[in-house]
Amino acid sequence: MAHAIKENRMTKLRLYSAKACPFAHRTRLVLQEKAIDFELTEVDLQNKPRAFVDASLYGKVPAIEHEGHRIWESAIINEYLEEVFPEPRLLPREPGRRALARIWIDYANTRLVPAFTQLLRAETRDQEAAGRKALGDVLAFIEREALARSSGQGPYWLGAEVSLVDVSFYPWFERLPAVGRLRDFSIPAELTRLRAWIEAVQARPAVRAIQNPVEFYVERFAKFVKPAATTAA
Ligand SMILES: N[C@@H](CCC(=O)N[C@@H](CS)C(=O)NCC(=O)O)C(=O)O
Repeated sequence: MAHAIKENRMTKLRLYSAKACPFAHRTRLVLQEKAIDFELTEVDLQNKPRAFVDASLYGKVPAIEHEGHRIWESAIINEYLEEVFPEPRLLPREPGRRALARIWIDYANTRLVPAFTQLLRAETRDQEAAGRKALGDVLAFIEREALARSSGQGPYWLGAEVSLVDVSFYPWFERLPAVGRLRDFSIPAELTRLRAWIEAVQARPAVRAIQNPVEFYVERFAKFVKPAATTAA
């Protein structure tokens, strides 16, 4: 069901974002899922505007301004949006399940993102192999410990309902085919639940509305990804 645009707040929320940034993508997805009206400032990260530097203490996207608050860090922004715009709900009601959701969001930040970056930024063949192994291990862990356990309860990370967990992981999976092309990596065929999860998330109108094609990411990554040299540096 489409949700009415919520404009009853005094000032429109402002989002500082960058199209290629997976962290900003997380917040775009929450705004989309909750149909929150907002003004978008697309930030050139090589030439950051003053208003953005004032809004984000770390100088990183995403950052938001809302009702006199300046908030940065994607996971924190998303929880703020969940509290201020509670419908539709993106965190479970029950405290134990909410804790589990936060554990997985932390896993995305502390395990998936570093493994993904390790592979993307590899400079030697050895580093590339280590990156492939690290990312493969993370994906196998997700299949085994998250998706296999909620399987049968629904297509999403926590089961029947889409949540901040799906939103926190998905941006890296939208970019994975591009990394695959540049780094010869693909999701192993036996990770069937992971593949089904990606399909389920990608079928959501909120996700499709702001999806970028694989070529967009290949072009962006190719600017800084160096082909791995044959021998270790
Ligand atoms: N932990 C941050 C990471 C945000 C982040 O790394 N953003 C990058 C773009 S993807 C950025 O703004 N980099 C600019 C810079 O570091 O100068 C979050 O979750 O929001």
